[in-house]
Amino acid sequence: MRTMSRQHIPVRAKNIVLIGFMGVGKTTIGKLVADKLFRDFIDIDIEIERRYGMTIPEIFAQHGEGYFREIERHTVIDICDNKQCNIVSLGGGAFKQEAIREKCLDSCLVLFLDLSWDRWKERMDLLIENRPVLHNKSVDEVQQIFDERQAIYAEHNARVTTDNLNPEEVADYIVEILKLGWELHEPLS
Ligand SMILES: Nc1ncnc2c1ncn2[C@@H]1O[C@H](COP(=O)(O)OP(=O)(O)O)[C@@H](O)[C@H]1O
Ligand SMILES: O=C(O)C1=C[C@@H](OP(=O)(O)O)[C@@H](O)[C@H](O)C1
Ligand SMILES: [Mg+2]
Repeated sequence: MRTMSRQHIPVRAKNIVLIGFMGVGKTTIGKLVADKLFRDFIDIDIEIERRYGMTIPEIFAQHGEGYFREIERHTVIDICDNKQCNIVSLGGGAFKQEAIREKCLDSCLVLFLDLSWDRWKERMDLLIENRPVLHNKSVDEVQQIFDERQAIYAEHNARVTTDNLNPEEVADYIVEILKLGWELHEPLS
């Protein structure tokens, strides 16, 4: 049960935050949604790489996962506190941190991009190189992480099933549900 009070931000001004497992399409789809809504796009991993001058694999290799999680937390909280109306794609592990979950759920609209394990597995070879969390893991070990991670994505404002949809179709669907939600909350006069 969350104890912090929700911030009063008009629903249309809230950042839209995309969560979900590595490789479900948060970065690809977030950019498309931002373009369709004429909003700015922030990918937290790209933002970290820009701010710290290193790639994500370099940060993991030189400083370890603990340091990455710390700067990930600072970056997400800073964006939530200082930006509005943006489309923000998180890294797949960000929601492991309670402080990130609390901040996003209090101040943003959180959309969970869901993909079944069977569809995800077909994409695995594409993903491994740039995702240190997947390095030196068997398929069974990755499936265990995939299963464990589902619990951290359970808190969200809306779930979007992406199986059998291409990124463009997922982005169109998200734009539709956002517009519907905005109209329901704040009808246009
Ligand atoms: N709906 C989709 N269908 C097929 N491939 C996709 C889809 N969404 C993303 N991809 C592909 O999966 C890979 C990972 O996408 P990415 O946006 O980086 O995911 P994430 O940010 O969630 O890790 C990319 O090669 C991307 O083109
Ligand atoms: O799930 C994770 O622990 C991670 C996901 C990655 O982002 P994507 O979900 O965009 O691949 C990136 O933040 C880092 O490699 C760690
Ligand atoms: Mg990404």
